[in-house]
Amino acid sequence: MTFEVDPHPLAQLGVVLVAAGRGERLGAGVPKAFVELGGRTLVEHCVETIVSLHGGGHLVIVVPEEAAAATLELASRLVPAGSAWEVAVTPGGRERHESVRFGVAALHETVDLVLVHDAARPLTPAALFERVGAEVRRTGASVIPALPVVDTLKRVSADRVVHETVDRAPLVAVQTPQGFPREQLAAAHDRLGSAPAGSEPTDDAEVVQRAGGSVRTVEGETLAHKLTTPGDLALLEALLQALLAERRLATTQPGGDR
Ligand SMILES: Nc1ccn([C@@H]2O[C@H](COP(=O)(O)OP(=O)(O)OP(=O)(O)O)[C@@H](O)[C@H]2O)c(=O)n1
Ligand SMILES: C[C@](O)(CO)[C@H](O)COP(=O)(O)O
Repeated sequence: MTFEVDPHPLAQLGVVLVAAGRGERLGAGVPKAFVELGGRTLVEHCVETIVSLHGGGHLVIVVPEEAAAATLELASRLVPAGSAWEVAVTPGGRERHESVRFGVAALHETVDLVLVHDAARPLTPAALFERVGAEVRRTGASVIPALPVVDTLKRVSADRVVHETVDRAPLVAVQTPQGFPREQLAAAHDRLGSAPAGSEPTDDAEVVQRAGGSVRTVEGETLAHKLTTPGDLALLEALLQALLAERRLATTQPGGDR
């Protein structure tokens, strides 16, 4: 009899949920992670999904300092009784990469696999967290979700004149959660330090690549759409209504989840 040995036995899951941004492009008057979608904040949507992941883990939510106490209370209420999830909250930094670094530092020492997720992607399904985590475990590499680019791409100048069409075949749009062996992610963020203004990395895959690491992709999800501008809010509301209708239908079907 032969046994398959997992070459990368990353066992202890940690999730860093970054929610400390100001949401300037949305302009809602409150930090974006605390905007409501269908009566619940973006942070609540994300926490609910994360604490539903099998096996449990350590969730660190990174928020503006003044929101820390309220967020911890809110999030703790969402952890089901008897769950193997533990929740903590830590203050964020001025840039996203700083918030991630603080979040990773706040994870329990035993955590060896980290998923970094934007609170700004509130409808991201649990299946995407599982897919990214499974690929990190399978390969021992850093893994990000990606979707093909569907629009024709043009390079334009500041005065809006089109210069050329860009080949989209090798391009993808990337999402979160992004998954990493903890050592690789922490070392890459330590090496980055405070990037000079204007050259800040916009995702963690770039932080890892700047440190010389390689990154793989898995299929992303339309539902992982990011709330960036007011138009995204309308789109996410519509997606949420469609999801809720689908769930209602599933519970009323014969043999459905009653
Ligand atoms: N200093 C920062 C900046 C961003 N984020 C988080 O990173 C995610 C993605 O960032 P983005 O969509 O750019 O959010 P904001 O920075 O809030 O938006 P804006 O750039 O429009 O101000 C969000 O969940 C945001 O809360 C963070 O934790 N800390
Ligand atoms: C991390 C991210 O969501 C991946 O697409 C994205 O890079 C965040 O970028 P933003 O410009 O800070 O919104």
